[in-house]
Amino acid sequence: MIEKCRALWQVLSLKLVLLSSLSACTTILILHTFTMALQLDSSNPANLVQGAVWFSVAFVGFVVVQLVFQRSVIRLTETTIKAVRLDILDAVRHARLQMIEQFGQERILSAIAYDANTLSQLNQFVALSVGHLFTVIAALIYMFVIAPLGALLALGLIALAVTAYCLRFGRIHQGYERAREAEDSFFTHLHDLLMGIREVKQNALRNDSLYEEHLSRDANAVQHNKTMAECRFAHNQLMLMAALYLLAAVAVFVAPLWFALSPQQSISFVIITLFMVSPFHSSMELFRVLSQLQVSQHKLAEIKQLASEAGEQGIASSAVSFTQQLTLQKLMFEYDQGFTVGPINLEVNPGDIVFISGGNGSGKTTFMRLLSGLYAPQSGQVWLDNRPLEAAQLLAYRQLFAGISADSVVFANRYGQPMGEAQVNQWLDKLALSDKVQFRDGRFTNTRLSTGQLKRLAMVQALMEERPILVLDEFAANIDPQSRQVFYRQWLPTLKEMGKTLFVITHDEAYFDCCDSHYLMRDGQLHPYPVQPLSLVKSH
Ligand SMILES: Nc1ncnc2c1ncn2[C@@H]1O[C@H](COP(=O)(O)OP(=O)(O)OP(=O)(O)O)[C@@H](O)[C@H]1O
Repeated sequence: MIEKCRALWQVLSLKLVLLSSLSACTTILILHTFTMALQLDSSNPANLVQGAVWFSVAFVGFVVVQLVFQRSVIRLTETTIKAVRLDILDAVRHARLQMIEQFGQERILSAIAYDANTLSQLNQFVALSVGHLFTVIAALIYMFVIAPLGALLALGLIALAVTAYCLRFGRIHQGYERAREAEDSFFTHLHDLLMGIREVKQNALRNDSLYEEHLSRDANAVQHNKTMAECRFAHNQLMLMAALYLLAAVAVFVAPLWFALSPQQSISFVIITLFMVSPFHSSMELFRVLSQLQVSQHKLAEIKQLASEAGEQGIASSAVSFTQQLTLQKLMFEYDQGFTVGPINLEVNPGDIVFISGGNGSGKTTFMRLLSGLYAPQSGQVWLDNRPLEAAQLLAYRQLFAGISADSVVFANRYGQPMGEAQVNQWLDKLALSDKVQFRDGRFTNTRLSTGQLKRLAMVQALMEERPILVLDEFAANIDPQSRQVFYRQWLPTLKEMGKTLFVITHDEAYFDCCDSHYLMRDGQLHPYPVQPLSLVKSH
């Protein structure tokens, strides 16, 4: 219950609570004008005028308060969804790469697509239900004034019904929790379907298994658990409404036998009781809504924690310079699963071309991520121009690098990259892409290209970043022999002439002569590799 109150407090504002109470007061005032009018002598016009004036005041107050209340609720709903989405995305962009890899894209997607929506819609319900709860409380107080004995009876019955409600509620909450877990699993398989759509379409067995054994199973689990929870909830609601109707029946059919209520009291009591049915029904929605809120808040809290525990400190614009030397000293990184890269010792000068070779799984990509600051080292030291790099400078250090890997994404949008439009188009021309794609209004006009063309476009994108160091992870794989030769014999020397420092993962023995230094990665350790000086590189 404490958890539920906390969840409630997180989504309600003082303004909404005040508006809910005001709304309840105006509603009760309207009720009061009716019950009073029924008890006064209706043949006296003065009574009717007085009653009508009170009703008008209460009615105008009700309409004004409702208008403000509804607007506030709508604003709260829309503000919440925006804030929750942006909060998640901000947490994700600041979390460490390794944490995001472990957490999984699909869980992030389900939080944005499901929990943020749920939370915002439920906020609206919570605000409305709290408004109705206030109305019920005000009606009960009013009932105590009009017919204290009947009010006591009503309170007893309501207490009984609410207790029974709470006792059954554990199962309902469990249903929502299970449905949410199934939703996570559904998003995992949806992610597989969308990311691997070619592999899925290619293979009928995989296609059927993914759909029938996983996606359908998850969808069924969501449906089953939600239906179960909603049905139990609907039974509870029915129980409550039945209790209130029984109460009215007692007032009409039983109380007169005991002379417990006068006829006027009976009429007022029945009016108030029937009036309470709808707000009471709606206020009990709070239980259901809070239960779902808790489940979604819990999921969102996991993502927020991801960022707070593993959030990156530092300012991207803080100054780090690489004009003389980049030195890695005993740099180490280890995955939780146990693979270790390092200790790495390396010295590189601006304009160097460094080749890295090595077998599959030897740690080349991991090393490149460590080198370019995407992974934070667990120990060791990076030196830039003979100055030690501090942990808070990691983000700024990362801005020295631009990278291309096998799974690089080429964005159509420039997303803040500084290079001017004319220069980007010159690069497209130099890389023989200008007949396929141009750069206009901050966007590439086309990104639907062949694998080799996309690689060249990825190179343009990396150059647009205007970074001093380029990290190329098997760039020359999947490109034709002629383009490969152009890459090694023309592009690399050109980039070197431009002052770029290049780290290139390569298996192309025919071009092993195109570098200043060459290393072999084996079991996470970097070893020198025999290498020829760049002066011997033939130019074509
Ligand atoms: N995100 C990760 N989490 C945990 N372990 C990982 C992760 N990425 C890679 N590894 C492990 O680290 C080891 C080195 O992988 P890495 O990708 O660095 O090798 P590689 O030399 O680039 O291989 P390849 O030539 O096949 O691309 C592998 O054993 C792999 O299982």
